Amino acid sequence: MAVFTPVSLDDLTRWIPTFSLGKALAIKGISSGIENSNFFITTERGEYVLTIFEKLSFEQLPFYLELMRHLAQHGVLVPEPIPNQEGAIINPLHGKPAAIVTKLDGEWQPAPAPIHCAAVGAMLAKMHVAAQDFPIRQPNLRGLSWWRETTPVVLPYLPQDGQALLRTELAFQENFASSDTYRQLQHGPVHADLFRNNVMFDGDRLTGFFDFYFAGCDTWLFDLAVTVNDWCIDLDSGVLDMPRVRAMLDAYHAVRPFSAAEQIAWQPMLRASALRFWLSRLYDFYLPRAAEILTPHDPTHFERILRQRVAHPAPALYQAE
Ligand SMILES: Nc1ncnc2c1ncn2[C@@H]1O[C@H](COP(=O)(O)OP(=O)(O)OP(=O)(O)O)[C@@H](O)[C@H]1O
Ligand SMILES: N[C@@H](CCO)C(=O)O
Repeated sequence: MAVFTPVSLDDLTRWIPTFSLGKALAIKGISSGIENSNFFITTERGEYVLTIFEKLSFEQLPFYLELMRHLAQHGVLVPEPIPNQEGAIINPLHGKPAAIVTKLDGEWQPAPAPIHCAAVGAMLAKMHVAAQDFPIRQPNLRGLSWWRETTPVVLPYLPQDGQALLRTELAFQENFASSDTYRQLQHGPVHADLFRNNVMFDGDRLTGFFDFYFAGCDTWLFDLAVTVNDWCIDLDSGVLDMPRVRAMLDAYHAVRPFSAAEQIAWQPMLRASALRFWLSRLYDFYLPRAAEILTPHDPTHFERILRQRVAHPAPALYQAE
């Protein structure tokens, strides 16, 4: 149950003539999303994904959809928004903003091997470089300001040792964010939620990144840390798996070489990305929005990862010559 706004084949048949996609042939709701209503649609031109945005407004959406268009046009594998005959990629359907994007082949990879991590690392670096000249700017809405707002809201739900960890880590991150090292980090539009379930593979071939609706401007290293903390770990313990870490970092570095400042910032950034998802999961777990979070993700998973990253030095981003 995750289609909040139903769309019938008749609805689609009436709407689709504004696009150059031929006649509508089929529509099927996708059950896995929790933020939007998603459908696989088939038209005379092929298969696409239709999304009705349940929360994001017409004003907020251009950042995400224009970013996807920009990336697709620069050879980054992402769903490409399909414009209607007037060139608009965001169009109303049942009174809500909606978009049609290309469908990526394949499935997400629940048990990635180094070969998958290398493909993700290389495409992530390509994406960061390609997004550099994207003209619309929006901050990461789940960045430091949001961590500051959310920490006091979730603290009362934690036992003493959890409270101590959260307070200490927030103070550490505030301090790090005001350092010279942090100021030297390259930044720009990033995905910020590139978990295993947001990348499609057809066998071992990466076919695309999707679900850009947490994207925003942040450091490239933060984006990489989010990705490593999901793709390159043992899910039970949170411990980094070195063959996967090396595969992802080396592939990223080969496309966009890391800087010396990034080397220094790597451990704080792995901690920052663990903190970000610990906080959002705590928030969704203890303060669920009515009927929206069907099965909240386990916050202790990211508490474990944070403790791991604090206790162990990060593996080198690259070997200095
Ligand atoms: N362009 C696409 N190509 C192929 N499949 C897609 C595409 N976009 C979405 N999907 C499918 O739809 C599902 C839900 O999409 P998505 O994750 O974007 O939704 P969501 O509502 O943002 O959900 P959540 O926040 O839970 O990740 C995906 O798991 C995937 O199977
Ligand atoms: N990737 C997030 C969910 C939001 O997309 C998490 O696992 O907490």
